[in-house]
Amino acid sequence: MTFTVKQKINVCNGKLLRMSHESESTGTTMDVNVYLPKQYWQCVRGNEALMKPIPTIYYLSGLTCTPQNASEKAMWQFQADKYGFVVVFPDTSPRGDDVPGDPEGSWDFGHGAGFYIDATKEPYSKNYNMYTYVHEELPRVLDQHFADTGKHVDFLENVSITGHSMGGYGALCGFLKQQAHYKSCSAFAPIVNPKNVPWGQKAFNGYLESKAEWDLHDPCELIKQTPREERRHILIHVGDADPFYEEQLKPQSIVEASQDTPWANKIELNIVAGFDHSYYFVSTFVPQHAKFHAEHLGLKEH
Ligand SMILES: N[C@@H](CCC(=O)N[C@@H](CSC=O)C(=O)NCC(=O)O)C(=O)O
Repeated sequence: MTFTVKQKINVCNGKLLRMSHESESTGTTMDVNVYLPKQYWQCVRGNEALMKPIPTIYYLSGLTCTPQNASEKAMWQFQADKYGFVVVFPDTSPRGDDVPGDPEGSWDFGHGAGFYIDATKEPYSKNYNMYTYVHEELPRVLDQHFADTGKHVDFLENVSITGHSMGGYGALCGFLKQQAHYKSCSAFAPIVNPKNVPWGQKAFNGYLESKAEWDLHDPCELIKQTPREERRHILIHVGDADPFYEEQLKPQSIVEASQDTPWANKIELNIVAGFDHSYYFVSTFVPQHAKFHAEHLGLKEH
C-alpha cells in the first residue's frame, strides 16, 4: 500500500506534499507532510542517475500537533532549498474514532501525544507504535513510494533527525537508540528526562506495562549506555522564558547525565534569552539547526 497525495502546495522554490497512507505499525491511516526542495524539481527525468540522492531530515512535532503545525510555522522550507534536503513531518500519534485517546480528554496524552514510543500496555499497544512507525516503517514506505517515481531521495541512509518538545524527546531517543542510522540529531526545547517530569510520567504510566521499561525510553538514561560514534554531537536550543522549562524540560539534566560518558561536552546546549516554547522560538533557530545537519549530511549551501 503506498501513499495518497492529498495536496501539492508551492512553498519557497519547492513543493509541500500533504500525503496519507495505511500504516501497518499503527493500524490506522496516517497523515504525513513531505517537503521536496528545489533540487528535487530541478532533476530532469532521464538523468536521475546523474543526480546525487537528496538527503532527508525527519522533524518530529510536539504535543497536540499534526503535520501542519511545523509545515506552516517552523520555516524549514527556506533551509531545505538552501542546502538541498527533504523534510519529513510525521504526525504525533495514530488517530481515529476507534483509536483510544486520553480518558480524561487532556491534550498531553493519547491523540496528538504518542511520545514516539511503542506502547506495551493495552488498549494503547494496538495502535500506539510510534517508535516503529517513525524510525522504521515511514522511511521504508517513503523510499518505496518515491523510488517508483524514479526520483532519487534518500529516506533511509543519509538522514538526520530533529524535533520540538515531545518531538525533541523522540529525536533524542531515536538517535541514541539508532546512532548508526541518523547522521545527526538536534532538538528544540526537548523533554530530556521524561521519567522525572509530569508529561513523561503520564505517558510512561499510560503506555508502558511496567516501570522497569521506563529507563529504556529516557534520554538521560540512554546517554549513559550509548557509545558515541566519531564526530557525533547533539545540538539543543531552549528558551529561558519557556513556561515548561523547570517542570517539563529540565535541559541541564542531559548535560549532567552525560558527564563521565563519551558524550561529555558533546551536547551543545544553548539557553537562549527571552524565547518561549512557541514556533516563534523554533523558527528563529531553525537556520542554525539546518546548518548543523547539512554539515553532517555532506551538504553545502546552494
Ligand atoms: N494546547 C496547549 C499548548 C500545547 C503546546 O504548547 N504544544 C506545543 C508542544 S508542547 C510539547 O510537546 C506545540 O508545538 N504546540 C503547537 C503549536 O503550533 O504551537 C495549551 O493549551 O497549553
